[in-house]
Formats: sequence, structure tokens, C-alpha cells
Amino acid sequence: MTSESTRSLLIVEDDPALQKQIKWSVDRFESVTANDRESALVQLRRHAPAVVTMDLGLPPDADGVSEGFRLLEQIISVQPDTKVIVLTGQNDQANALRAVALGAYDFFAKPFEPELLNLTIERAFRMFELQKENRRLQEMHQPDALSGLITRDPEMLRICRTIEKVANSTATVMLLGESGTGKEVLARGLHQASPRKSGKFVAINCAAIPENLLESELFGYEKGAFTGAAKMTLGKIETANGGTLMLDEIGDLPFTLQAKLLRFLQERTIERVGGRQEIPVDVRIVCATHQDLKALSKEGRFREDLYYRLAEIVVNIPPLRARKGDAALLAYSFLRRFVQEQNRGTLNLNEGAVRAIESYGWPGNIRELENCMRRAVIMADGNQISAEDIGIDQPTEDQMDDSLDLRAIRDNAEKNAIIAALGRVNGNIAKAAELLGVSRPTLYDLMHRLGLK
Ligand SMILES: Nc1ncnc2c1ncn2[C@@H]1O[C@H](COP(=O)(O)OP(=O)(O)OP(=O)(O)O)[C@@H](O)[C@H]1O
Repeated sequence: MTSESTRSLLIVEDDPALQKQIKWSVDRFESVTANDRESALVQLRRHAPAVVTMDLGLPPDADGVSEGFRLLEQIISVQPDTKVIVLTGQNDQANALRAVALGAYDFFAKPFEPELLNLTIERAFRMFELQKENRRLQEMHQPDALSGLITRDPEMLRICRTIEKVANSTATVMLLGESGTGKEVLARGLHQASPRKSGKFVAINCAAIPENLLESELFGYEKGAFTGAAKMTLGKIETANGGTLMLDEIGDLPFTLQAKLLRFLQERTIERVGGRQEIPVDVRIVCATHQDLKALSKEGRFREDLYYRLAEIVVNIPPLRARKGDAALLAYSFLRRFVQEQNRGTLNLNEGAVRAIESYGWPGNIRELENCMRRAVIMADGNQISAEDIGIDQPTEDQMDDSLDLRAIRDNAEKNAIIAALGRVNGNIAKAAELLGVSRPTLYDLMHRLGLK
């Protein structure tokens, strides 16, 4: 319907002679007609026209404008992108302006100059197409900072946009997600998209460093602060001055250090271990964890006041199994990368491998998939990678049923819509066809094909 709508025009005019004249004078567009509000709405649903020309005086209020304005409002609420050109009387500027204020694209006074009307309609089509193209580009656009992040999942794309938006602020960002979901990739993207990108991105994993070393790792130390402190050493916080510091696995930060970190976040100064001087540091903090920090703070293992300082913006990252279509997309991308890195000739995933990748739960998320693909590229014998090479099981018959058979998906969607429409109009076929925007015979055919009779 979308491609058809790109060039289709709806003419709403109750005067048959004038309707014919308009249709004739704009014959280079594919047009459909309607003579009142009801039939216009039916045509709107059926053809989703890009452009509508409409008279404001429609029956039963052919001499007034109430029906015309009602229709205008309905078109704009049902299909906000449609460009509506209102045809008004010669001295009817007030209504023309009111129509534009309500969202009409343009107005035109009758009697009209066919050439001018054609030009206005052509311009409206062009505007419609430009907006459509623009939206498509915006949807495709991945900010450069996140260019390494591969996804087509709507939720992940929304997260990328959030990251892009908050990048300009100084807000502390908390990334929550299972291990391997790309928290570090997003934190780096945030840094790259921010005005701090000329500074350093420094990451520290709070779970990987023994408690007794973590303080000096974070805050640095002065010469002689402890045995072996041979020279003054900067901590990660100071190293990230002017940039971004990622505190990974923040849930594992020992309680004593939580107080010290909180002080830093409040005062934005640090004291190195063994030092007395307060050193101002300008750093943006991003923290990440796979743990439930709220639950930890209820158990008394994580300071609630620190949690609220760190959670100015919370981003919940979905696991790979919840991202629609991403597993196969990522698998192909890793395949290309590893084939190149390992200098292997052509290698492809066989059907069983793709199905296995799509149906497996990926508890280790993208990291696990990345590792499996690396292994598969090494293990594959011929030019095909099988599920076995990847090291995951083939899906069962049940899982196979949940396939991406487009026809089955479409049939199902059509069936549901028809059942809902028939329910709404108490089984009246003519009304259901109208609601669905198809003709009665088409609806009969569909019901027959889908076994709904
Ligand atoms: N959307 C993605 N597109 C491409 N590669 C990704 C994507 N997400 C993650 N990766 C890759 O997956 C691996 C794991 O990502 P990352 O280290 O960011 O996850 P994490 O959530 O920080 O993991 P952990 O919690 O274990 O530290 C990295 O090699 C990263 O490059």
C-alpha cells in the first residue's frame, strides 16, 4: 500500500461536474474520488493517498463548512503525513487560513487554474516523498560514535538515540544489562558522541581488582603511601580527567569505597591515597552492572544515596534473545570479520546454522555469539558452516515452527484483522470490508482462503 500511496490522489468533491473537471485536469496523477466525508474516509483507508484535494462544503452541510472541517481533522488524525489541499470559495480566506492552522498543506480558491492546481499537487507529492525519504534515512542513521554497534532491533535503536541525546549533558548514566550485551560498546559510544571525546575513555572493572588494590587504582597514590609506592601514580579517575570513566560491575564496589566514590561525586575532588591535597577532577561517570542494584541496596550491600547519584539516566539493555532478528544479523557480520581476519576463502552459514543461531537463547549474549563465530570460522571444513561448527544444537521441530515464514505471518495477521473487524460490526460483511479498506468480493476471497467461512 505504501508504494501505491506514493502517487495516489484523493479528490473529495460533492458537485459531480466539478469532480469530473478536477479529475480531468489532474489526469497525470492516479486519482480516486469521493463525494462526502464517509466515502472519503473509506477511500482514505483503501488507498492511503499521499495527497487529498477537498471541498469544505460537503453534504449534509454542502453550504457550510462543518463537514469539510470534520473530514480535515479526521484525515490528519488517521494519516498525519497526507498532504491535504483545501479548495475554498473565492472570498473565503478566513476558512482557508483556519484549514491551514488545523494542518492542511495548502489551499486553493475556486474557480481554479488547472495548471496552478497541478503545480500545487505536484509540490505536495514531492513534499510527501521527501518527508518519507527523510524518515527512512533517519531510521537507518547510526551515529558515527555507535557505528560499531550492529542492530536492527527497535528497542536497541531507541537506546542508541537515547545515548546520542544524553551524550551532550553531564548526566551520570547507568547501563543495566546481562553480561555481553554491549554495555562497554555503548559507554564508548556515549563518550565518542560527547563533547569530551578529545579526553580519554577509561574503563575499570570493579569486580576484577582485589579490594585492597581498588582504592589506589581508582584514586591513585602518592610516593611512599605504602610499601612499594615508589612514585606518585595517577588513579583511573584522574586519568580520565576531561573524559569519561566507566565503572564496570559497580555492584561489586566494596562498601568502604562506595562512601569515597559518593564523596567524589558530590564534591568533584579526589585525594590520592597517602595524599592530603584535594584535586579537582572533571570526569563524566558511566557505570554498568548486570546486578539488581536496588535489590542490593535493600539488602544493605549498596548505598542507596550512591545509587541515586549514579542513576541519573538508567538504560536497560535487552539481552540478545529479546532483540528481533539481531542474532543472525550479528552472526553474518562476525562471519565477514573473522573470514577476513583469518584469511579464509568464501564461507557461508548453512540453513541449519542460521536456524540454530536464531533459536538458541544466547545466555552469554553478543560475546558468546562472537566467540562461537570465531570458533566456527576456524572449525569449518568446506565452505559451509554448520550448527555443529558453531557448537550449538540444531533447533527442535517445535522451535522450527516458530519460523520466519512471511506468508504464514501475513496470513495470521490478516486472519486476526478480519476476525476483529467482523466482531466490531457484528458479522456484517459489507461493513467489515469498509473497515478493512477492501472490497466485499476481496473480503469473501480472503475469508475463503484463510478458512474463515
Ligand atoms: N551490537 C553489537 N554489535 C557488534 N558487536 C557488539 C555489539 N554488542 C556487543 N558487541 C561485542 O560483544 C562483546 C561484548 O560487548 P561488551 O564488552 O560491550 O559487553 P558488556 O555488556 O560490557 O559485557 P560485560 O558485562 O561482561 O562486561 C564485545 O566484543 C563487543 O565488541
